[in-house]
Amino acid sequence: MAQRSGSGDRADETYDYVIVGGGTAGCVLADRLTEDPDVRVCVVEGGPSDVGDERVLKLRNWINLLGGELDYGYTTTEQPRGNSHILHSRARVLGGCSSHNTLISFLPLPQDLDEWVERGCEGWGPETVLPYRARLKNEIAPVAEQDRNPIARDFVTAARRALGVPLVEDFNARPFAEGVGFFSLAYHPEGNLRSSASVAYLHPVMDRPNLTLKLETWAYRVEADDAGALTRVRVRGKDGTESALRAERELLLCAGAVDTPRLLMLSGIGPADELRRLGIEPVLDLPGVGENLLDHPESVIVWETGGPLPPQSAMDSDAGLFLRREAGADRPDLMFHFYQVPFTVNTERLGYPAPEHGVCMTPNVPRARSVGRMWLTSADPTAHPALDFRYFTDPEGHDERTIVEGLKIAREVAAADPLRGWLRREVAPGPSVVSDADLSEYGRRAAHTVYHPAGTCRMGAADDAAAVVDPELRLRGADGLRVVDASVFPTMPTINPMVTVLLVAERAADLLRGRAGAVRGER
Ligand SMILES: Cc1cc2nc3c(=O)[nH]c(=O)nc-3n(C[C@H](O)[C@H](O)[C@H](O)COP(=O)(O)OP(=O)(O)OC[C@H]3O[C@@H](n4cnc5c(N)ncnc54)[C@H](O)[C@@H]3O)c2cc1C
Repeated sequence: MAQRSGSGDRADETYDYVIVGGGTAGCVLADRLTEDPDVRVCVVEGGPSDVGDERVLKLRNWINLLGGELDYGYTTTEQPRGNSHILHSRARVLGGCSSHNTLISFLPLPQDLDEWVERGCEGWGPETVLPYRARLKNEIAPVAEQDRNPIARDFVTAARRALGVPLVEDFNARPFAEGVGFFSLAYHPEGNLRSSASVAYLHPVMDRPNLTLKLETWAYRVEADDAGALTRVRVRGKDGTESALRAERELLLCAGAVDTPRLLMLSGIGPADELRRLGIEPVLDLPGVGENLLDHPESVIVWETGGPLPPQSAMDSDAGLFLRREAGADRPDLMFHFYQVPFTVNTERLGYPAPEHGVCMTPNVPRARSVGRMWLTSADPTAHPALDFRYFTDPEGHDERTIVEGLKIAREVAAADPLRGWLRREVAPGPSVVSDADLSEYGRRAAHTVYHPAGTCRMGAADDAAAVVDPELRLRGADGLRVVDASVFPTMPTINPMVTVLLVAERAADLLRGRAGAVRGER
């Protein structure tokens, strides 16, 4: 379906839309835009297909993908107040991180979206965004009964008893300020199969003649077309062949919160002085590119269990807890995942033993106040960018305090029946670590990510010079290019962000098609 343009734009392959990144957002756009048979779409995806790949499609295998051949494996810069050894996994496969992740699926809380509007993102309020849930093609439901491990059920009961929080049967039924229960997941319990963005959106439509998928193809530079619009992209195929693709309508960057700003900066779009210092000729001075690096930091507390645990599981971290420490607050400010396996990658490095059988809780900062940034280390497109999350550096100490209080609250839950009966001993940090200072030191050194980087091409009002895209997701100061992925988040939603990315992509598809808003009940 592609055409070769014979004009001044050299022999580019042309499409109506070129999507860079066949990940979470990219799969949604590819499906929605090719619903119109007259619209030609090309998806450039750095990784291979997930079709038939059991390693990817089996949800419970997620942990074995970390650090493997389907992981770009980014690292962080030195984190003086945190953990400098975190591996920031980012998926290199069709479906992107929705093919790699644990598929915990939360709608954003209305207040999270109100905050986006307060930050100048007109049109992104809850009344506009949340109705798009009816459009989502992923199968999303609370963890199936047959996958509920008895120890996770007992964690839920113990948290209710110890903390007086309500049981939540379905976290997506209504907004919540606190509660404990099994998560909702995007999966098919029979067979433990993913309902990722690629499975739900792309697999059913891969044979559309107006859809071209270029797999294992890497986009390394965005360029202007003859009219000056940023609609060309240079790509390198698996065999090293280089070519240029051009979008006759728009180029859509969906490469994720690390790779979208990276590609922009490699193309001369970003903080001009910094780019110049690396020998990259600035094309557009956008100081906000790579700023506002957000994440959900968390720590971990590990217990050894009396023996092996029963086998029931969807993906080994199936239940969780939300708390508001501030009385009357309308959103949680502390979250926990309960792992029914010992997640000891960070504690082992600190010298703690790894129990053969164990569980852990991971106190998590839902709206961290420490904000980081990322930048290029070289003009070489293969060099990894520097990611500086600046973990635990907020001047009020909010993030650090959340972890300290979280570790104490985790112990309260562990001491409550019926969870208590399963646990033999606390392995990390161990019962002797009790003072706030010691808990902080341990909690920050053992801290981890839940792999939620966002915000690095943040959306903002048209007159917000630090914003990268406007509320229609168009790159500031240029024509022809939009960003649609987690990098446009102005602030981090309280909850795990994948569904928010899907909703952003659904709304972006409507913006591109000139439609006003979601139709309730439509799929
Ligand atoms: C291990 C892990 C667990 C997680 N667990 C959860 C969870 O349970 N729930 C939740 O809500 N969130 C979770 N997340 C986060 C969530 O998955 C992401 O926030 C979300 O999927 C990001 O979507 P995206 O579209 O922004 O980027 P991605 O889904 O990462 O898509 C980017 C795509 O672009 C491709 N790409 C990048 N650069 C280029 C290039 N230059 N050329 C061509 N292709 C390129 C990549 O290969 C990738 O396919 C997790 C993430 C990870 C890694």
